[in-house]
Amino acid sequence: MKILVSDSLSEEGLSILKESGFDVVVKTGLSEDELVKEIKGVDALVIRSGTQVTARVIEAADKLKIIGRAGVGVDNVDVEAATKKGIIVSNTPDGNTLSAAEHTFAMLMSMARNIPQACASLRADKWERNKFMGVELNKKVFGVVGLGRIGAEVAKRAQAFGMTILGYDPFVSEERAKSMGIQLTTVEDICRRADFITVHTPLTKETTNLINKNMFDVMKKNARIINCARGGIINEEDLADAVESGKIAGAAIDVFIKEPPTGSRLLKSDKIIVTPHLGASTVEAQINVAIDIAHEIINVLNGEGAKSAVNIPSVRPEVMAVISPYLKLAETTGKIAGTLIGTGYNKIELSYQGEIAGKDTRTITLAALKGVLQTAVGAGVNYVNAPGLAKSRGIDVSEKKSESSDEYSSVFTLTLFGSNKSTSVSGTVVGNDIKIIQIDKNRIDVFPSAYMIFADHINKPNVIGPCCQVLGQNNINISGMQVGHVKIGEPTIMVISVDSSVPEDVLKKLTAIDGVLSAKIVGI
Ligand SMILES: NC(=O)C1=CN([C@@H]2O[C@H](COP(=O)(O)OP(=O)(O)OC[C@H]3O[C@@H](n4cnc5c(N)ncnc54)[C@H](O)[C@@H]3O)[C@@H](O)[C@H]2O)C=CC1
Ligand SMILES: O=C(O)C(=O)COP(=O)(O)O
Repeated sequence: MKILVSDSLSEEGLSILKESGFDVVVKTGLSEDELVKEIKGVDALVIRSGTQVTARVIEAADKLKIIGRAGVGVDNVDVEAATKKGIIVSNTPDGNTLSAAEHTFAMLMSMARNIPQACASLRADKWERNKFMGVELNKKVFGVVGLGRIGAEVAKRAQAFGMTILGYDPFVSEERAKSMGIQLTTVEDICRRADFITVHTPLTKETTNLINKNMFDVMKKNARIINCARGGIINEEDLADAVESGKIAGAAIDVFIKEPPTGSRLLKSDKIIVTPHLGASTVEAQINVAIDIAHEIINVLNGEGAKSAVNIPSVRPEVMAVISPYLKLAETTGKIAGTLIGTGYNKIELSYQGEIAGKDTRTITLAALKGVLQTAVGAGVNYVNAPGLAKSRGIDVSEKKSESSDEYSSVFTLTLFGSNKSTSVSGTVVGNDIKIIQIDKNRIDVFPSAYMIFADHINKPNVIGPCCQVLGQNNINISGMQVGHVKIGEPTIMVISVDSSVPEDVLKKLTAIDGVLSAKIVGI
């Protein structure tokens, strides 16, 4: 398999990739057109912020399974297009947190004490001590917008400098903010009250232009603002206007809408200090993110789960150990139900009963959707694109949970509903094995095998024998058989485990047997 690394990556990560035995190609500085060509035949793409993975690139990808971002922000990846195509997008959420927080702090202090400007002045043989009068951080109000990993580390450091912290993050509770010593408020209130403001959100629709003219209009004259998150969170033109007109005192900017920001007004003001996207550029952070992404890529290419995907739920290893057999169960029940009902269903209902109801079932739900949809769409369905495929087909997905279960400690039931039909398959986990325990009203007891024939039939003499005969005549070995328990003359289901797939003409011969109503093959 082939891995393309299209931005610079630490040797520590590269060597892990190379040692894995995959074919590793490093090509940096590719244009979109060049990447569109290069992406053909690539199984994994490793990037930083320099590569734009556009919808065109994703469309051109024919084998791509994972886009690995050695860093945090994935705003340079069309995640929606990747998700639709079933491509995992993973990042390395922790590796550069401290470096980005430290760089923010370096920018804060450099700006407060005019260090870059004073350095340039002295180098130009000037001695301008009065020109570079600074301000202290002590007792100042610091507004932190975005209280995730980096925002929290920045706030912690600012507290040590005697600053009062105001924070805004719609996903952080009052309680959590309080435990961090941060007073939660609105962005506007931060802009009104803060002496220093810093943003640490991802760039999203909601955060684009979060700090704009209206916000600059309410800021103090001595306010100073930092962006070490993403270009575009602070509107660049409004910022340039605010600084140039003296509405605010200064800015420190590490990231730009267009990088490099050739010709940007932000590079022209003496009151704005700038760095070329250096937040994560430390030896330590680059080693961390390169190693993290290398392991993620290798795991995914080896068919193991993604640990830090941004487009599928991430599950902690200890939780994965518990739910792992349920993934197999959910996918298998999905395949069986999808095969039995065929087409014409518009609702998938998943029922978790017993202990499993108390676990993180998000990935189990994805496995179930994958199983059902594979029977309709084919092998291209995976955890990443299954929810989108269900939605685009108008299939409603619902879940029921109940922590009580009568017979088994946990039971998983998948039901497909059409306008005038439904099919329901239940199963459980025994040790690490999965067992199908019910199909519609028929109680059975089947440990799934690689191939299973599901035959609806009437419970009467001379049905099972002829079925075995047809299979034997066609050289298909039977490894097990189960029949639903009903009264003679009533319809039920027969599950025949076989060692190989069963061709369509053999299924037709089975269906032709008197008493057999249908015969379908499910491959697990
Ligand atoms: N300059 C650089 O080299 C680096 C920049 N970054 C940037 O910093 C960003 C933050 O990184 P982390 O703290 O690691 O991510 P994180 O995911 O831990 O934190 C982001 C926080 O933003 C919050 N948030 C989301 N939408 C928001 C909104 N509308 N308003 C306010 N808060 C909102 C989230 O709730 C979360 O708490 C990244 O997305 C990346 O763009 C990250 C690393 C290095
Ligand atoms: O991790 C992030 O989000 C960053 O912005 C770091 O970018 P980089 O990997 O240095 O191009």
